[in-house]
Amino acid sequence: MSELQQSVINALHVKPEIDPKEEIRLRIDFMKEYLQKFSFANGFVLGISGGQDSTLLSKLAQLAIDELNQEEEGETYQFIGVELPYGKQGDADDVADAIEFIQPSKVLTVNIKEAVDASEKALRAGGVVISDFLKGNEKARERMKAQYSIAGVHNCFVLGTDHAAEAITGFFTKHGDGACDLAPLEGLNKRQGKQLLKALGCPEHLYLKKPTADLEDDRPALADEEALGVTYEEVDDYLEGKEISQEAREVIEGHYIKTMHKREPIASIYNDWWK
Ligand SMILES: Nc1ncnc2c1ncn2[C@@H]1O[C@H](COP(=O)(O)OP(=O)(O)OC[C@H]2O[C@@H]([n+]3cccc(C(=O)O)c3)[C@H](O)[C@@H]2O)[C@@H](O)[C@H]1O
Ligand SMILES: Nc1ncnc2c1ncn2[C@@H]1O[C@H](COP(=O)(O)OP(=O)(O)OP(=O)(O)O)[C@@H](O)[C@H]1O
Ligand SMILES: [Mg+2]
Repeated sequence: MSELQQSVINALHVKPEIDPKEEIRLRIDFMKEYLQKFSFANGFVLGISGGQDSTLLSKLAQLAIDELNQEEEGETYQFIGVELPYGKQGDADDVADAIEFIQPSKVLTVNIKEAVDASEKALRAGGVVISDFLKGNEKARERMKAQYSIAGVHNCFVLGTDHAAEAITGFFTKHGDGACDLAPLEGLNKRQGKQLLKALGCPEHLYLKKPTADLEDDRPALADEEALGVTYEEVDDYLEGKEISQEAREVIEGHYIKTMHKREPIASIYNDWWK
């Protein structure tokens, strides 16, 4: 293994093998402990997209909430799952199936289309025309805004689904889906996330479907693997310290280096990661 591969694995805390039950417990306990430490807060908020990551984290969050309510013999704590479609969502059936599996304390729906379109229009009026790609980032940031407003109203924390297979390529919108209060999935790669969902009894189609950011109007449900130019199998192997093709390694390491600014503290005169 190269020095870079080893340092990436260390930085992202990936284990070559996991015990799914142990990982589930570790992450539920983290969320419970955090809520108990900051006792003004009484729950979590997360967007439910119908994809693998939000299904996993929402389920873990709901289990944490259920345990806390049971232990304290009350109904103080809640998990708020949020449907955040842009107009009509292509995989709305998967969102419904995910909600059925998660059984959130509360489900809210905020359609982000009007806000995103208004933002695009206001920029245009100011002489700034954004591409469809940049509009995709606006969708991710609008979802972040909605989740923080909901968290503010309900005294909750915003969860983030960032995990090692996403962090390594920086495949998230800075201050969009990358913004959160807690990131309980850190350290897991994509196939380990699947293992956890399987252990939790999740319907297979929710974790076997192709991961997609689904942010672009012109390329709906574009597969992450197509956008990244590398497969999650390759990314996961790399993160587990395995040998992969030279071509895939170069793509992954290229993304990693280019997106360093998304994983490090904001550049200032008091840090030097950027030098
Ligand atoms: N070296 C540097 N130091 C400090 N800041 C730097 C920088 N390079 C760029 N930047 C800043 O970062 C900005 C670019 O970053 P950002 O705005 O995030 O945008 P960018 O990384 O260009 O795009 C986000 C990517 O993440 C994907 N994504 C987004 C959301 C969700 C998901 C998903 O899987 O669900 C995937 C999306 O499809 C797209 O490929 C630049 O405009 C600049 O402001
Ligand atoms: N349409 C949506 N409705 C609600 N939340 C969304 C939506 N799209 C994205 N999100 C939020 O943004 C996060 C990042 O999206 P991402 O695509 O990485 O994860 P995912 O959809 O849960 O899983 P997958 O990677 O398998 O597609 C999601 O976990 C979810 O919390
Ligand atoms: Mg998705």
